[in-house]
Amino acid sequence: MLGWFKKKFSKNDEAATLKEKEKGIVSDTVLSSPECLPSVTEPKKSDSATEGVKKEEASGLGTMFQRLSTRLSKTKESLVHRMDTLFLGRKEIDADLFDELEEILITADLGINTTMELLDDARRNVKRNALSDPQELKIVLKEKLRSFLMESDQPAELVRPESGPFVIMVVGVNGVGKTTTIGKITKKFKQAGQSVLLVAADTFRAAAVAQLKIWGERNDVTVVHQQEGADPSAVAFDAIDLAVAKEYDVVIVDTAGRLHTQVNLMEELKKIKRVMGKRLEGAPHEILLVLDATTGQNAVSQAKLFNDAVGITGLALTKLDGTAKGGIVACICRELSIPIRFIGIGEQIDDLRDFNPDDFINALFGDETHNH
Ligand SMILES: Nc1nc2c(ncn2[C@@H]2O[C@H](COP(=O)(O)OP(=O)(O)OP(=O)(O)O)[C@@H](O)[C@H]2O)c(=O)[nH]1
Repeated sequence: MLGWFKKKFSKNDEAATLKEKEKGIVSDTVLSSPECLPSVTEPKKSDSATEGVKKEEASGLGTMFQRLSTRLSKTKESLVHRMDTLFLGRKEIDADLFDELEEILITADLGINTTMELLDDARRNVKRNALSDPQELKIVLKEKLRSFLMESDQPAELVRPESGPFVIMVVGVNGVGKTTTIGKITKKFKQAGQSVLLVAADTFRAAAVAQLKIWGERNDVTVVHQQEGADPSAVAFDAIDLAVAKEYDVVIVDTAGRLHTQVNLMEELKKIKRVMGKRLEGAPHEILLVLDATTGQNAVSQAKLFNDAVGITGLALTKLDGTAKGGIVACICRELSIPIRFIGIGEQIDDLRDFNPDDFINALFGDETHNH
């Protein structure tokens, strides 16, 4: 389990607020050169982002578990409800049943390899235990899926550096939800009493900076940015300077998702990583890849690509609320040895969960009894 916010970063809210106040307005003294001035945007507050969740709570879908379950309904439909329909009225487990199961699992985007392993394991289990009731088969499949998810549920190993801020570099292709995820993570850190500095290292598109500023305002945190076309590594370097000088707890760096070519993009990300490491030993402490669950198997290819280039330490899987392809979670856990830190289950600020295999499986299979 992740536990960034509970274990490593938990701090008294009041003390953190005081620290933020002491920092005051960020001064220009740390700026490196006048023609390349990083700007800092101090936020205005907005609470509209939590309205969706409040409405949901008011409508009786209140608990965290119920909300997760509701948001996963498309995958539930494509995977679990289809399985239920298949098993309904069947008296025995035969080859036909396995064929139909295979189609269901592949449609829910578990991928060929994961599907085959799951079914092979189920066949062995049926034989070994002489299972005949399709309902027993459902339990076998559910537990094997859970074991896939548990495999990648490694400890986060995110220990605060001895000194200086904890630096997270966020990467991923355009539109996967990087900026939104940064906004949601920022809220979690703030709630844990941490001061956060956001860094707009996507200087390729002015809109990207504007969007990060909006999330900065929502969270009442400072955003460092420079003019369009500035060197992203320089932005990141200066931001770390600022964070060290002002004793920020956490720095979150937003990067570009698209450049002229893929090679350019990967080279730029490598440079940002290298430059930050030069300024602060050990930084970035986390390279978080954001993946869009609605892209299914494509997400796995993206993960391999980014991992080869910069070495990914954690994943955030977004838009699980909008897809029937949630089986991709099992595929990712089985095929990549990179832990899923977060899942995104909506567009609002509170729609990000620490990834918990048990919660995920229980929400999908509609089993509340195992929960909390
Ligand atoms: N339904 C849903 N939508 C999401 C989720 N996360 C992000 N989005 C939406 O996805 C869209 C793209 O999100 P961004 O945060 O702009 O993505 P990005 O990767 O920063 O994109 P660029 O800035 O274009 O590189 C927005 O409309 C978000 O509201 C999620 O978990 N669920």
